[in-house]
Amino acid sequence: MSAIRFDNVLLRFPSMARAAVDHVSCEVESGNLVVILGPSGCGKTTLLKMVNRLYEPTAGTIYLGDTDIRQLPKTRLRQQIGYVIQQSGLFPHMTVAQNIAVVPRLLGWANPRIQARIDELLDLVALPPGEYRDRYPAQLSGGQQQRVGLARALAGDPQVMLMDEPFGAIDAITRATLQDEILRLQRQLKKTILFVSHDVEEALRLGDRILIMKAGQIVQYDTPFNILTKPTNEFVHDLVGADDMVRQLSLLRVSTAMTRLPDGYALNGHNGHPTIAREDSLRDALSLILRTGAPKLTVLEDGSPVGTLTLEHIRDSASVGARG
Ligand SMILES: Nc1ncnc2c1ncn2[C@@H]1O[C@H](COP(=O)(O)OP(=O)(O)OP(=O)(O)O)[C@@H](O)[C@H]1O
Repeated sequence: MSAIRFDNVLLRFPSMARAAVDHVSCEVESGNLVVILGPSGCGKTTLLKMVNRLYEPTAGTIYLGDTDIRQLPKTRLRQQIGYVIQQSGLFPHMTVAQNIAVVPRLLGWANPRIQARIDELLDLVALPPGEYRDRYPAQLSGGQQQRVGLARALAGDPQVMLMDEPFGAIDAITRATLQDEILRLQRQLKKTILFVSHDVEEALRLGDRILIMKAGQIVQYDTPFNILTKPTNEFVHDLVGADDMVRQLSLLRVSTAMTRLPDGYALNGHNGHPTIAREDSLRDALSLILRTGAPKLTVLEDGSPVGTLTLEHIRDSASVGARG
């Protein structure tokens, strides 16, 4: 079932000649992380801000589950949606703990529950509570501030998260670490996430699906695998650099190309095949196959076999998108 649905959504700012978001229709499945990708000014942030009603569409309807979001009071809607923005948006005069407690307090939770939640969330985002609880935002690095911003957005346990270039102002190394954390958290929490980015590699790495926009419209909405291997037009092809095979392999996760094992299917001792994690890249998989000479890899998720991967899988994914 879809968690968020855009039905013919249009937003025209009075000062603009064209619509900022132009007849967008799409569905985001529950538990999926969808990256909204596209050049500056294409309408990514505007689309996101309509979901928590920071902007109202000029026409069209947005549904959260089955509910038209206009039927929900804004405060209640926003309590159901976590929101993370680029500069963390933490309240500077509040400690880390107080920042995280904002939504639970609004929800009227009892104090012991709030305190336990703060510790739980700080552990979740890998900031030991003993060390970080009582610090002020100015006493944190940019990456740590984003982690607290994420913890704060998760505090009321919303099913939907909106993330607007959350790692945009973070250096490349910390950014990669935070991306890993998001993938880990997402495996654990299975939220529905809309994630704005203008970074192609981030989108390919994080997205279950990628929604590519240009001038307010959707150009392609598909899995990273299909975006790279079957770009709908030149714009998408050039945006994602679909010609570069080695790059493709290093950006695509094993899970995008593997054959899934049927549910409940037990592999006996991995059948002797070398193993690889589903989050690893196809490039890692290729080097493992070449190094070991194995015909097949067993793909693991949290230590359990979930799929198999062969050279053919990798060859298919690398060759479809390349032209000439
Ligand atoms: N409050 C506003 N009033 C008028 N025009 C706006 C407003 N907000 C955004 N726009 C315009 O709408 C268009 C889409 O803006 P938006 O911020 O959604 O783009 P974006 O894809 O998120 O860009 P970026 O990657 O640069 O953040 C732009 O042309 C922008 O100038």
